[in-house]
Amino acid sequence: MLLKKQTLGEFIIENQASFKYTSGELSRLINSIRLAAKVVNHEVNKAGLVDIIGTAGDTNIQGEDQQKLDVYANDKFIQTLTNRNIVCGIASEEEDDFVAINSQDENNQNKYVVLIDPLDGSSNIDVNVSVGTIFSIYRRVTPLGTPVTIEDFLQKGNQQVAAGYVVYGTSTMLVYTTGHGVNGFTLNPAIGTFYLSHPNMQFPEDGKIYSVNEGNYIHFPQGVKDYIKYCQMEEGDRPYTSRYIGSLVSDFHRNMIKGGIYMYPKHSKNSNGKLRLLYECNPMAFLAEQANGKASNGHTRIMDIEPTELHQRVPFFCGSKNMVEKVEEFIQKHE
Ligand SMILES: O=P(O)(O)OC[C@H]1O[C@](O)(COP(=O)(O)O)[C@@H](O)[C@@H]1O
Ligand SMILES: [Mg+2]
Ligand SMILES: [Mg+2]
Repeated sequence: MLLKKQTLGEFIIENQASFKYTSGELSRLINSIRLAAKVVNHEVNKAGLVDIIGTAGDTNIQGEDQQKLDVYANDKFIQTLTNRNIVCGIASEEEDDFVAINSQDENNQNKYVVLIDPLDGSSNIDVNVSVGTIFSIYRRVTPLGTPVTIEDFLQKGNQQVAAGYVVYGTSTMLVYTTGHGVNGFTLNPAIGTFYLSHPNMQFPEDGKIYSVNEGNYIHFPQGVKDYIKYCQMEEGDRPYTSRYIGSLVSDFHRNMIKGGIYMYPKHSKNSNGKLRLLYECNPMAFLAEQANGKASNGHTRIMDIEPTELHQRVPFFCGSKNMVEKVEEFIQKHE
């Protein structure tokens, strides 16, 4: 049965032709991400047994205490991509500034930059709740063989050539898009192979799940409060079910399969919310749209937002199309 399923490696080669700029470079890049994901997965699966849980003792540019697994995952992804000489630059949640990879070498013809959230859902690492990795890939905009600049990273989400995530949960899955739909691959840990288990993933247009940290409710804008009340009302197919794992990747993944909306609004303590535009919201927005879903900041399509800083945050509403449009309606009534 398993041997009938297509492996990720086979899928990448088979779909290489469908990619506009096909040169094999993007395929090699996704293969490198696959390898780094397996290395990190191996460590995540034995968190608690080895000295990989708890804080690493440093604070990242977000002002968050870095977890040991944040640092480990960051190192493994950067090392894997650097060693394979497959990108010209990397930006990460755990790095203050972007990392140029041999880009000053005029022979460096690598045309892609990668932006990553190496470990998403850090607050769940120590409590054995699923976490993830998020990645976003762009073609550089500055000339090949010249040093990458911030311009290469501050591109609108609608310029992404690929995006995806890995979820380290009850099973480990890699889910990604190159602009031709969204496909999910499950890792068979016994043989270390990802198999196509979820072809052509689609958000149901409507859902019955809402995911938001209601602990911040009193600080939310009135429109968001009204939408949460709307979700809880005994009317029609409501009330909806509240589900919040606290790992964006896992909440998104569940909502894509079952139908639902994930919300991280701005609130009086965080005027732009918490999530980072470049390596959390843009890649999830690309996946959502490729899976017939929607993603906005309550007003503007996430992928049309002009980035101004590497670590900027934006309010984020993402999931089943009709649910995102409904919350936008409530928000825009008040703003
Ligand atoms: O604890 P809060 O404020 O609800 O935030 C949870 C959100 O923050 C995040 O953990 C942020 O991501 P990181 O763990 O990568 O910093 C999301 O995965 C999650 O949805
Ligand atoms: Mg994150
Ligand atoms: Mg993170």
